[in-house]
Amino acid sequence: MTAAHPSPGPSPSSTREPTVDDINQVYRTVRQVFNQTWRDFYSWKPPSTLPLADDALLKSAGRQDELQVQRHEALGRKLAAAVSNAESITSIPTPDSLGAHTPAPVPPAQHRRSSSVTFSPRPSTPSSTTNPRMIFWKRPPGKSSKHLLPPKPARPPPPKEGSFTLSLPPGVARVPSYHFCVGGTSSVWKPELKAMPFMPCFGDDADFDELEYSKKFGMRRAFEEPGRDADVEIIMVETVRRLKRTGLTSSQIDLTHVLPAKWITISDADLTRDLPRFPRRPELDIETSHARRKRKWEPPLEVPEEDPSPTDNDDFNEIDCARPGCVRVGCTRHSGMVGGTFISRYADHVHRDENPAISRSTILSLLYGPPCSDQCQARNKVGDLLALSLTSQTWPEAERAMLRTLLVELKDSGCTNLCLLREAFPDRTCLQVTLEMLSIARESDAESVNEPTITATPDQIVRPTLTKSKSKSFRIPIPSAHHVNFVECNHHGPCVPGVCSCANTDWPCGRNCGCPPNCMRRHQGCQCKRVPRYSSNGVKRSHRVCLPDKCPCRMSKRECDPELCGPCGAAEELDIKHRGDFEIGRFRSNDGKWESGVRDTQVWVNCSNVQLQKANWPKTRVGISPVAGYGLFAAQDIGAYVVLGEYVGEVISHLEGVRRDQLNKHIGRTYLFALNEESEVDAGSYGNETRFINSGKENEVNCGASVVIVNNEQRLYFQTLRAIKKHEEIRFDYGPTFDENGTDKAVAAQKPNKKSKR
Ligand SMILES: C[S@@+](CC[C@H](N)C(=O)[O-])C[C@H]1O[C@@H](n2cnc3c(N)ncnc32)[C@H](O)[C@@H]1O
Repeated sequence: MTAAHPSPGPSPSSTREPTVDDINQVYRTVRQVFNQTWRDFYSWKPPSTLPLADDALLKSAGRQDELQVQRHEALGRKLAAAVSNAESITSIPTPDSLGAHTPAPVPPAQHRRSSSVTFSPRPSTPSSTTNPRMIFWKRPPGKSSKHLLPPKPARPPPPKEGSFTLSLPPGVARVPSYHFCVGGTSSVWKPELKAMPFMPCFGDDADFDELEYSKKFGMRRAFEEPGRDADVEIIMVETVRRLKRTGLTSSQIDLTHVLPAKWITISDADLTRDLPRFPRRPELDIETSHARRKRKWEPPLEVPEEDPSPTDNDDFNEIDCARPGCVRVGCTRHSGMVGGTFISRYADHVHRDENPAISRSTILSLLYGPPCSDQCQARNKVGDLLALSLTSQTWPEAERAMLRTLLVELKDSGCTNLCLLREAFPDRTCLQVTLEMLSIARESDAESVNEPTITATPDQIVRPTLTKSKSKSFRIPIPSAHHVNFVECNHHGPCVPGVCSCANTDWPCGRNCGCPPNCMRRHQGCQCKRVPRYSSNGVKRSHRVCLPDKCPCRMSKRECDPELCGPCGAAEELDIKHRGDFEIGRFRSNDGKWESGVRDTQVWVNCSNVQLQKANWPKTRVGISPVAGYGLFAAQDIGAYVVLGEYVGEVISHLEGVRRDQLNKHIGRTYLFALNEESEVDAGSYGNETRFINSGKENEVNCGASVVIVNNEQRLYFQTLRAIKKHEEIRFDYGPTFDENGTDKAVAAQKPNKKSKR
């Protein structure tokens, strides 16, 4: 990792005017150093990957393992001793008794983020508690513990009952916290208005249109996103440090416009103290390399919050709103009074909660009113309307123009009540107005109503068919798991292909779509029934509810919707009412003591098709992997076909994924996961522990990945393919396109496993 040594720029003390050559020379220097620093940054790898990255280092791998094991055993003994010492102290000293200026104990942290965590003995901790911060890893196969471990010193005496014990199995290694990845429990939608946020590698890519890029970002060669990005800042600070060594001044550097605009703030305002150091050259000797990276912990600096511009605010709301199915009041993306979305979702919900006796259909009729007349469009089926519109007589041009204007106004006001249109045409029926509207849409007046035209012929019209018995069992074919994104529809008139974004892509309308709640294309949920957990004679039943071959939701690879699938107990299983409550119960009136209540799940067998919404995963740990870098390990025995977790990250377009791949080549690792034909999930800077699952082939594979639809949104999840033992590394097949250099993204299995318990 050597820094470039370009020729220095013109001397700042020089009095002559800089020539064009001088300016070009400065530009070349800044650019060269910036690119070199960028490369240096990403050529760094965590020490654990060294044995795999370089054959010459393979020999030292055993010794590194040994050292790590020794360090952790020593740490374990130290902690155990500290705990037993703490136990012998009868009164715990208070800060006051220690003096006002006694600092709080600070642990020997490896990284500033974890530095603020203090370890304190917890006297009430039950025995045999393992340190939750400890992370385990599995030995490379074929190496016995005798081979790796140094002779063990005599074991300390068994701890007294009730004391805090650290059970450190052989081969324990603490993994440093993984920097620069924001933890998340759900995927976030990344706004891409400002795609290409940071592109210092422009020189590497011959196809890259540098001028076009620069124009887009105010002639800056590197653009930055709002907010602080540690990687970018570390690289900028190091670049400036290297450039200043060549004799360039700040203003000369800035004139080149090569660095992101923010560099001056970062570099001059001493925000650098907050940043982790620019990584040094990796050392063979793990001890010295660790020692070098140690630095004194200081509390982070206060960074003043910037006033967000209106655009940033919009972006924030987009990011904040992770789900298309969001139900947060005030969310600009979902709750907006657009197209009746708000009314359909909340009013229905509130009515049901407050007046359980009123049925859903009664509420809908209250909200949207009965058909306006005998000749109301609402009396017709969607398919019939479209068919009729193809043969209906065209209106005179003046009336058509007026209807067009009204359609635009109706759309802008967010109203979906088509019957209102009739008021403007007293001589027409509601049905005639709707048919003319469909005819206008078909005849490509897309500009005025801002909608695509209808291209379907009568033969192509999709007529959703209701089964004779109940409208609830009506199902619309759903896309395969690898289809396009779902876009909530919001348009005039019925949901038909050409007008409705859902109908265009075969998705059923969701409960947050702008169409009326009685839309025939709307997903209806299932009618499976939950069962009591115990039979009348007290014997435990072993039923499962919403089985793979019976539940319509499950058969269409959807999770049950607690608002739509009434009787299956999805809402009860998710315990929506009591979410966040520690325990159900009450204070007894006679003695005021807390009495635990009975949870619904103890009495009923509820829906088993809400796993991603429930997010109750088996225990796993991140650890150093013999495969590559870090990996994910089972922290308990896990059965076969158990859902392990959801792959979360930024949901980005395929094109943005291609761009990020360019950068991943420099890092040597990728966290991109194809979600469907249009989108990818990138866990590079936002994700959870599933991003550490390494690839495997054939026998190495013990889990698979699939896509499930939750509230009309595709989500990725992992499921075990066989039973997995504690400490075993979790691995799945990234697919044929993955090469071991890690420059291609993973793809979820095309076909869901038949035996799947989902
Ligand atoms: C999703 S990450 C997995 C976690 C990664 N090992 C880490 O330390 O962050 C995917 C990257 O891990 C590495 N990787 C995963 N499986 C691998 C394998 N079987 N062989 C070599 N590298 C692998 C590649 O660099 C790949 O781009």
